[in-house]
Amino acid sequence: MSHPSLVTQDLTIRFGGHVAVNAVSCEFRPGELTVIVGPNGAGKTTYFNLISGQLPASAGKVLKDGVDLTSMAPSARAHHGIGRAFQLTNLFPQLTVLENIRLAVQAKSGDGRRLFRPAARMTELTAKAERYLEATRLQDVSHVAAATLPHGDQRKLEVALLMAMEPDIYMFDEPTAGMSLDHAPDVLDLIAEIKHDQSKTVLLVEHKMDVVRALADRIIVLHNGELLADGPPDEVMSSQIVRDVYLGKSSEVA
Ligand SMILES: Nc1ncnc2c1ncn2[C@@H]1O[C@H](COP(=O)(O)OP(=O)(O)OP(=O)(O)O)[C@@H](O)[C@H]1O
Repeated sequence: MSHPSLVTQDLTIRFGGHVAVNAVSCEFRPGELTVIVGPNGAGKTTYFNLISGQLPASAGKVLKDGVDLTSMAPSARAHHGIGRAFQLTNLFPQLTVLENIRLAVQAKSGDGRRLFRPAARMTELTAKAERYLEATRLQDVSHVAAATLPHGDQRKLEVALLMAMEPDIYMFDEPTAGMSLDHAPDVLDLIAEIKHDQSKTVLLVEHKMDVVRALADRIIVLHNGELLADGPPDEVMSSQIVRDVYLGKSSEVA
């Protein structure tokens, strides 16, 4: 078994007297897609926020390849390979899809974000950007302004920008939320492709059980901020304790 790329150790956050994430210890490995499930308010998004740095931990640690990220800002964590889809505040709405991806490629390559570069360098960056454009099946809208994209394509652009950052850890929080049925499979295919890259670790928060079944190598269940179960999908979803937590929603997990 490969070494864990991401580890949370007793990760905890308290909001006043409320413990939203309570001493969650978990290891995540390259080549593995873990889906985080749990009822509303279980602490899933908060756990993500603690990993990506949007929220400071009250206790515990976040380690990436053994490096302690716990006190780092989100941007520093991104530099260490933590990639979260919604971190993409770097979108330029008036620029085209291709220009946005190229700027993300430039930013990653250390070239900064200036639009104008020597021609040869531009060609190289554009070629790379076009690869992400193709990977995310956005070729048809490559010259469309990002702001005017339909919702489904915007979500794909988020994935393209995330890929351009070349993170080791991909974090998706309900990636198909609000998407039409015809767009959702594209995004799920993309996530499946990322997971097939054995060097990447994928974490996914998801409510839709068909998505969970299609993608999960492993499921962890959070409940009241605590890690309730962790294991292979069939084992976790058929366990009595998980069924009890979802009581009243048993058809979803069945
Ligand atoms: N900034 C905050 N201040 C106070 N309480 C918070 C804050 N963020 C989250 N919480 C609380 O922490 C708990 C966990 O919330 P969280 O959003 O992580 O749950 P979730 O499992 O992602 O739920 P959902 O599936 O509904 O998105 C909730 O009780 C929520 O009200």
